[in-house]
Parts: sequence; structure tokens; C-alpha cells
Amino acid sequence: MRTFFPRRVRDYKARFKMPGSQPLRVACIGAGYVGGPTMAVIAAKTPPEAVQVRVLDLSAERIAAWNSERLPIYEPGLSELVFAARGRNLHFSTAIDDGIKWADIIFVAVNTPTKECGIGAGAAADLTYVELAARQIAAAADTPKIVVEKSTVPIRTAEALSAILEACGRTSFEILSNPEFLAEGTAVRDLCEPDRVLIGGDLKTERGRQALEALVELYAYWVPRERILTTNVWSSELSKLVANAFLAQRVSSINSISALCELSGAQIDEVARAVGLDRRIGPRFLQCSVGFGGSCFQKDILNLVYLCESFGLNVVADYWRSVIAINDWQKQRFTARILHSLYNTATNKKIAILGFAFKKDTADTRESAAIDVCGSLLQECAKLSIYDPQVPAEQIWSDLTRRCRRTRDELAAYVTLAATADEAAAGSHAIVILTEWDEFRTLDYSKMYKSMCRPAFLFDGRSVCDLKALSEIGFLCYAIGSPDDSRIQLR
Ligand SMILES: NC(=O)C1=CN([C@@H]2O[C@H](COP(=O)(O)OP(=O)(O)OC[C@H]3O[C@@H](n4cnc5c(N)ncnc54)[C@H](O)[C@@H]3O)[C@@H](O)[C@H]2O)C=CC1
Ligand SMILES: O=C(O)[C@H]1O[C@H](OP(=O)(O)OP(=O)(O)OC[C@H]2O[C@@H](n3ccc(=O)[nH]c3=O)[C@H](O)[C@@H]2O)[C@H](O)[C@@H](O)[C@@H]1O
Repeated sequence: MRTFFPRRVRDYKARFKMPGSQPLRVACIGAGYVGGPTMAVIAAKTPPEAVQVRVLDLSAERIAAWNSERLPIYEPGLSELVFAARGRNLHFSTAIDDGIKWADIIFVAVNTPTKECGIGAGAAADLTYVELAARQIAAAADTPKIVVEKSTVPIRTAEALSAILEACGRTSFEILSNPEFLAEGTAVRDLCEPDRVLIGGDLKTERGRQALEALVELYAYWVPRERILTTNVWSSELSKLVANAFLAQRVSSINSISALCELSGAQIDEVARAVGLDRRIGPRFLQCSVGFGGSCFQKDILNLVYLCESFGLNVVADYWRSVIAINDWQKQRFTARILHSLYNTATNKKIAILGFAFKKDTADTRESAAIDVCGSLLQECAKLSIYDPQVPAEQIWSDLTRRCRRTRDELAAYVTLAATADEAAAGSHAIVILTEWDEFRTLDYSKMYKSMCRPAFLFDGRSVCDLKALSEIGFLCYAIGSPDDSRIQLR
């Protein structure tokens, strides 16, 4: 059989124990939320004699953090994995060219944000970083490589990658698509026990099949074979966008119904439970909220919309665009409700913001609903006291200065960062819950109430509170999807 890759790539799993055999060399360009945890799990799940992993990034600061005691991202269970594998078969480095030369398999897990200018601005994916990574690989590689598209990319990006690599490189490349489905906050669990691993490859050529099999073998160390799905490259690329679009669509669907519940007397949790018990629908992703955030849902739907439009499928594009429209509306609706309840003026009123991350168990704030809600309240000249258990202060300042287009000094008159929820609430007119951190479920709300102005309001954007208990304490409450507290002014 003709072989294209070094011997250690073929059947390495069976051979690694043979004297003189070398481990498979895996590199990853991009040490972010995906590259870091994914490589940590590969290293943790494979014997060092069989697999060695290098994570590469342009950012010296990020790499230094991965090599330190304080990792650059917060993810439950991650530090334990990294500390155990680091130096054994997991290495973090800025020596990108070296890493490329060294590797057999190179994952590309760089960022693919929404384009900010030019054709497709505001919708298409910006593939600058992917292309740069491809050019770096082409320039440095001198032996055959398997290049794995891990970043989320538009359909047919592999074709562009292949063209760049083949045109500029001195060796041959095989491109695989292997999109990542981990969710932040549960990344380690998702990677260790994935619902599926999706690998797209060129099934028509022997070389393509060999590359695909090498990656399957790598995952097969810990993922049952039946959960490793192989498809053609285009199906794999598109499946990732579609999976995110479907998830986001569920959140927008339940959020749209939350508005109806508030006006009609139905209770969103009860509706979601009743609907989700139908096995055809299922119970997950039916939690109403102030709006979905995170770096990917909006960007990937926009990407899908752009793709549909470029194929002339405008009705399909409009359908998916409405998922984002509902999300934007939900955030605006929530903020408007706060304002109306506070007698239509928030000027100089202290408001306690509990939670700034886009979901619990992460310090990530990308596209967090909190940024929009806080930004709108600041436009109303409210004084915000923000508490989040994980998000660093610098991140909050950076998000708010960008959102409000004001300097930190200008904002400092209106924003303070609190060290505890109690501190944020003291002297405030209202508590606003924007992230579903577990600790917000068990706060001493009676104590907080005593330290607040009267009437004391609580706006729950995440359904974490027991509204009945809070009402008994004396709070005037509004929770998304719950029938309105008749004591609150609505218009
Ligand atoms: N964040 C998430 O939960 C998920 C993200 N994804 C996708 O994975 C990709 C990466 O996302 P994140 O890890 O969140 O991004 P990130 O922004 O956290 O990390 C990307 C890293 O790539 C580095 N980088 C960019 N160009 C480089 C180059 N040429 N050479 C070396 N390093 C380079 C950046 O310095 C950065 O550290 C995106 O396409 C995203 O859509 C997929 C699933 C989940
Ligand atoms: O491509 C990606 O980046 C990832 O995007 C999401 O993961 P993530 O954004 O980390 O987190 P989710 O748990 O999906 O939550 C996204 C947003 O939806 C919100 N959400 C989620 C579920 C729900 O029922 N209600 C709800 O409002 C969350 O609070 C959060 O703001 C997907 O779940 C991952 O499969 C995917 O890999």
C-alpha cells in the first residue's frame, strides 16, 4: 500500500511500544479557549510514549500564562489536567516554525471573528488568522503534514487552505476538518466525553483516507469508535455552523415565548418542562435568559446567513437572521423593563449588577448580554456596581469602554467593581442578575434587602431566584418569563 506520512503516523498506536519507535507529534496553532483545553485533553488521554503535544501561539503573554500556575482561561477541571501533563507530553511555546517542522499533525485553532470591514462586513467570517496560520505552515513545513481545521470556518475553507498550502509549500499536505463542539464552562467534560467527534476528510483518495484514519486513531484513545463520525469535508464544515445555529435557535425560541408568558400568566419554566419532556424535543437548551452570548452563536449564525445569501437563499437567510433579532430584542426588552420599573429614570441610581460573564463557570465575556444591558443602563446615567466571581476587573473595564465609547476615567464616575454581591447591593435601588452563577442562588437576600434603598427591586435575567421568597422579603421582582409583579410599573 502506498504511504504518504511518516511511519510514526501510520499505525502509531500499535507501534509505539516498539523499541526505537517515535511518538506521534501533534501541534496546535492557537492556544485559546479551544486550542488549550483540546490539546490538554489529548495529552492527558494518551501515553507520552505514543503522543507528544505542542501548543503554539503568537501571544507570548498567553503562552507564559499557560506555562504558569495561573492559566489564561478559567475552566473547571482544566488546571488539574494541564499541571499533570505539562512537561510530560504537553508543551506550550511561541516557537511556531519549530513546532510546525516538528509536527506530524497540525491543528489550526485560531480565532475566526466576524469581518469588520469590506465585503461581507458584519456577517462573513474573517479568515485572516486562518490564512496566516496556513502561510506559516506552508513556509516552515518540509515533511508531509496533516493539517486539521479546528477553527469554525465557512464551508469550503479547506479548499482555500489546501490551495495556499500546496502553492507555497515545499511538501504535501492533507486537510481534515474537525470542528469543535465544546461549550465553555464544561469544556473538559465535553472533550473527555463528547457526544460525537466529527472528522471530515477526502474519502476519495488513499492519502485522504490515511490522514483521516490517523486522526480517528488519536481520538480512539478515549472516544468510543461509534462516536467518531467521518464525513466529507464540506459536510463537516457546515455541520458545525448548523449545530450552533440550532442551539441558538432553541434559546431564541424559548426566549420569544418568555415574553408571552409574562403577559399571559403562564410560567416559562413550567412551559419549558412540559415541552421538553417530549422526547422528540428534549429538555436541554430551553432555559430562558436575558439573551445568549458567547463568542460563537452570533458569529456563526451571521456566517450561515452570509453563506445562504451568497447562494441566493434569501428566505433561509432571513429565517436564521431572526434568531439574532429575537436575541437582541430580549436584551433590549429586559433593559427597558428595568427602566420602566424604576419610574422611567435610572439617573444616578445605584444598580447592583450580579454577573458579567456570558454564562456561569467561565470568565469569558465575549458577546455577553451583560455588556449590552450595562451599556444601555450607563446611557441612562445609572451608577453600576458590578460583581462577577471570575471575570477580571480589566476585562470589565475593557468591555464597557469599548461598548460605551468612553474612556475609563469618564466611566469611573458611573461604574464601580464590587468584591462581593453584598457590597454591590449596599445602597442600591435594584439588583440585576445577568449570569446564572450558582452562588447567586444562595445569597442572603434578606441581608441585602436591608442594605438597599426603598422600594428595592430585583430583576432576574436568569431565573436563579425564588421569586415568592424574595417578594416575601419585600423585593419588587421581575424575572424573565414569569408573570408580572402587579406592584411594578410597566410603562
Ligand atoms: N470558544 C469556544 O468555546 C469555541 C470556539 N470555537 C472556534 O474555535 C476557534 C478558536 O476560538 P477560541 O479558542 O475561542 O479563540 P481565542 O481567541 O481564544 O484563541 C485563538 C488564539 O489563536 C492565536 N492566533 C491567531 N493567529 C495565530 C497565528 N497565526 N499563529 C499563532 N497563534 C495565532 C491568538 O493569539 C489566540 O490566542 C474559532 O474559530 C471559534 O469559532 C469552536 C468551539 C468552541
Ligand atoms: O462553537 C462554540 O463556541 C460553542 O458554542 C456553544 O457553547 P458556549 O457558547 O460555550 O456555551 P452554551 O452553553 O452553548 O451557551 C451559549 C449562550 O446561550 C445561553 N443559553 C444556553 C442554554 C439555554 O438553555 N439558555 C441560554 O440562555 C448561555 O447562557 C450562553 O449565554 C455550543 O454549546 C458549543 O457546542 C459550541 O462548540
